[in-house]
Amino acid sequence: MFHEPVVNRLSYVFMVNGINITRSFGDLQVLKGINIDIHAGEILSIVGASGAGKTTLLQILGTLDKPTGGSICINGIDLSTLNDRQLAQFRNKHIGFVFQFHQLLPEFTALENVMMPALIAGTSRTSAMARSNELLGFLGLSHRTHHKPSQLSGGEKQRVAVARALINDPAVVFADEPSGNLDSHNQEELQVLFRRLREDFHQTFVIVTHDAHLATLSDRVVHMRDGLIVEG
Ligand SMILES: Nc1ncnc2c1ncn2[C@@H]1O[C@H](COP(=O)(O)OP(=O)(O)OP(=O)(O)O)[C@@H](O)[C@H]1O
Repeated sequence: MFHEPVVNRLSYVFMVNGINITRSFGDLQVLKGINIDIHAGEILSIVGASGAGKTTLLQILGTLDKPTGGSICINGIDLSTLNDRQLAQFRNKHIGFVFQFHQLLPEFTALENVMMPALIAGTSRTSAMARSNELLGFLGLSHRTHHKPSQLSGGEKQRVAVARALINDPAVVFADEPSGNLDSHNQEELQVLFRRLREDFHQTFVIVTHDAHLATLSDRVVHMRDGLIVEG
């Protein structure tokens, strides 16, 4: 089981706390010293021109990539103190992801896709199924639980991906262009959904988006340019 080794008390004020994050790929410095604090229950959007470093930052904050320099605390845990196995456990338990392309497993039903991270975290099958059904119901998908991704619409698939991201009650959900592949009706639904989840469950979201409307519905918008936060 994952034991939380180092707790940074100061960072409890923030759900996510990044200090002077840098990331280079060879000679290319993509992140040039990012300082970012994200509060519990906040919906934060990250916007900026293509190539500004938004996805790179999201991947690093989400523990999918490691920074070249700087430090990150999530939910009071300093990520640099975790080895790879602990990091993977931490990610599964405390972080949810929603991507532009939902990345559901095609051979499993909606219900099974949502249950998966809970089963990996060691939750019993009965509890995982109960919670998955509850979430799918909350997202208006009770009638689609036994469908496979290929039998679902784009908006439904994305809502299943949101349910999967929420199954372990994560500290924070990172979403990379979550509405990028949806039509305007489903984009609107997703925006409403994020706000409901924030209001009903105090869920924290960090969203990279080109969708100006989604950004304006956030509590805060952070603008990136050329590897730096220039506003927000
Ligand atoms: N693995 C990598 N190796 C080399 N360069 C990379 C790698 N990942 C990203 N980059 C470069 O880092 C820069 C920032 O990329 P990133 O995907 O973070 O930008 P972005 O702001 O999310 O852009 P977009 O809005 O187009 O998705 C780009 O110049 C990109 O080519």
